[in-house]
Amino acid sequence: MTTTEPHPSMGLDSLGVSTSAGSFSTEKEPIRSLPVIDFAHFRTNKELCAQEILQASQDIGFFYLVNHGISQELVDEMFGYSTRYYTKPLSYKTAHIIGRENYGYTGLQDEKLDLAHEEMDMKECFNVTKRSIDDASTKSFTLGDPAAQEKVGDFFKSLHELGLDILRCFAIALKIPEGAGGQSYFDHSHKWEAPAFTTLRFLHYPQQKGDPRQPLAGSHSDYGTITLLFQKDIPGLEVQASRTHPDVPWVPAPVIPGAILINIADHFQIWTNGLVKSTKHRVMYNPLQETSSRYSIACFMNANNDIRLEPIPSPMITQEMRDEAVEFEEGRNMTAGEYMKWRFALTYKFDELEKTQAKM
Ligand SMILES: O=C(O)CCC(=O)C(=O)O
Ligand SMILES: [Fe+2]
Repeated sequence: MTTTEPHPSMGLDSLGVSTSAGSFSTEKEPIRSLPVIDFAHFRTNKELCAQEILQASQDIGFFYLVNHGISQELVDEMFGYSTRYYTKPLSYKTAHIIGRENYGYTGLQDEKLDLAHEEMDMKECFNVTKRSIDDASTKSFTLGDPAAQEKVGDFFKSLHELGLDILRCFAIALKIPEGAGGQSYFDHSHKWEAPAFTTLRFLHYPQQKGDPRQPLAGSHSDYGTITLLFQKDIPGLEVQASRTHPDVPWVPAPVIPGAILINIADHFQIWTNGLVKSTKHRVMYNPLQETSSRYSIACFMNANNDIRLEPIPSPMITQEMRDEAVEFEEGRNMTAGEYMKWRFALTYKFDELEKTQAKM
């Protein structure tokens, strides 16, 4: 495992972030950069790869993955579809506006990721879910090109497969007993065929004049199991190294060409009584956006809707940890699907979106 400083093409000034020293722990050095993990080890030394992934997830909950097997050509094609789609007028995009099932389009200022923040997010998004891959909304995203629509589906499935391999690493490192499924433990709770809010999201932060101190996507944790994120050209993503000390410095998550940024999300944090961290992150305005759009693609991997948020059977996850992690108790009574619906309802103004849809 190595760690990365921000990519040389982007100065810290242009990121608009503070890198001043500060620590969220008195015992540990402050984290100033995110680890990079070589996933080629998954084939040659699974145990090592699993340990690296767990360590990064315990420390900061974010890591870059290189040699992950997703072809760059395919990723570039996906960004190409996204760029093409976002040139369309608003009336084209709002024909498939997002609903409670979480697929379709959300416009600028439709979503607020940071509930404590006054402003709405300055991004627009298009979501594809497992059940919407073949439908009219995804057809509109690919501008009616059937080959492109199929490719989006294939890309989504290959990210799900990669996500399962990453979860197999967690199962190994967390020493899930053979009797409970061993390294395949998470396969059962993350079945491609099962109903779940697993989502492929194409994000666009349009060219705009902004303030480097203002987020374009507010501070939030992701809701599901893990997120796989592709960034392109323009930096801005930042990660907060501690969930318990809100005043620690933000760590930049620069664009590393060819790497996928992985992060732990809420369900996983709850299943492990907080052993792995669902870390807050945000996207800040970058001056490069005065002349260019920022694009990113996120795959939110979620558990099957009926999976409960109870601790997983690992000897490393103890009752004592559960007793300390009282803030997760609210989630414990929910299934993964219920938790997602609860978080979506807080994030979107569904009533207003439904009124817009009704007027169409
Ligand atoms: O656009 C990005 O780089 C990150 C977006 C994000 O964190 C999210 O949609 O949950
Ligand atoms: Fe996020």
